[in-house]
Amino acid sequence: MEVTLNPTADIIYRYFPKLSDAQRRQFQQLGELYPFWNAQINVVSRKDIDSLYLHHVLHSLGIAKFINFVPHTRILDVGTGGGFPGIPLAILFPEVHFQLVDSIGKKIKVVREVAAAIGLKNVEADHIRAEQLDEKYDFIVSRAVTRLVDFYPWVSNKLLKKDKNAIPNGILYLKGGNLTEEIREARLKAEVHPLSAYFEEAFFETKHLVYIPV
Ligand SMILES: C[S@@+](CC[C@H](N)C(=O)[O-])C[C@H]1O[C@@H](n2cnc3c(N)ncnc32)[C@H](O)[C@@H]1O
Repeated sequence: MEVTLNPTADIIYRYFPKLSDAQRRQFQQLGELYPFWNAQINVVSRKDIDSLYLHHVLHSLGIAKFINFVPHTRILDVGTGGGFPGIPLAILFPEVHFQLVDSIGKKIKVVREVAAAIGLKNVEADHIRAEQLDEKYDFIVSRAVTRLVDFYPWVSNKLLKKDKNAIPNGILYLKGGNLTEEIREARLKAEVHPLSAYFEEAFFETKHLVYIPV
């Protein structure tokens, strides 16, 4: 299946101009790999695949506009699907370790194939439910998995490091919908950051990053 991507990877370079040649190559490769794999295993809505760079890659990188992950930190991506936001973030932060998990095995197959094809050494992908994890992470990232009231108990106290001397740890959740209501319902102390502050495309007008510090 031939897919013409619009916009192209250039939109990533516009907002992240300091990428190395290797990183640019990796972002470029996503534009062939995702349409190829998505035709076999649905990880991105089929009608959305031609907006891969804007709706999925750049959206995932909204987290990187908000926070700069320090080398050697450990990040967990819960419900990564085909690798969002984990894969774009792993390209951007090659010295940070990313564990990407999903409860559907065939989606994890796509993540592994894409990570291997672009030579990502800092990504581990596991077919496991979030509730079954028992390691500790500096940050948990996630996009569009479920309501915060359901999501938060899977991850909060159990999976996040609590080191008072370290940089603040927490959850970084890319989410649409009525966030005020969701945050109230989950009884969370959360900050909501509009992604339109970082990106000028109309797509981001309704997109937010929820930061829940621990
Ligand atoms: C709407 S998709 C979003 C996928 C990806 N984060 C993205 O933005 O493209 C939600 C994903 O969460 C996964 N998921 C749902 N509940 C989960 C759980 N308890 N543990 C791990 N993954 C889960 C689903 O299998 C699905 O792939």
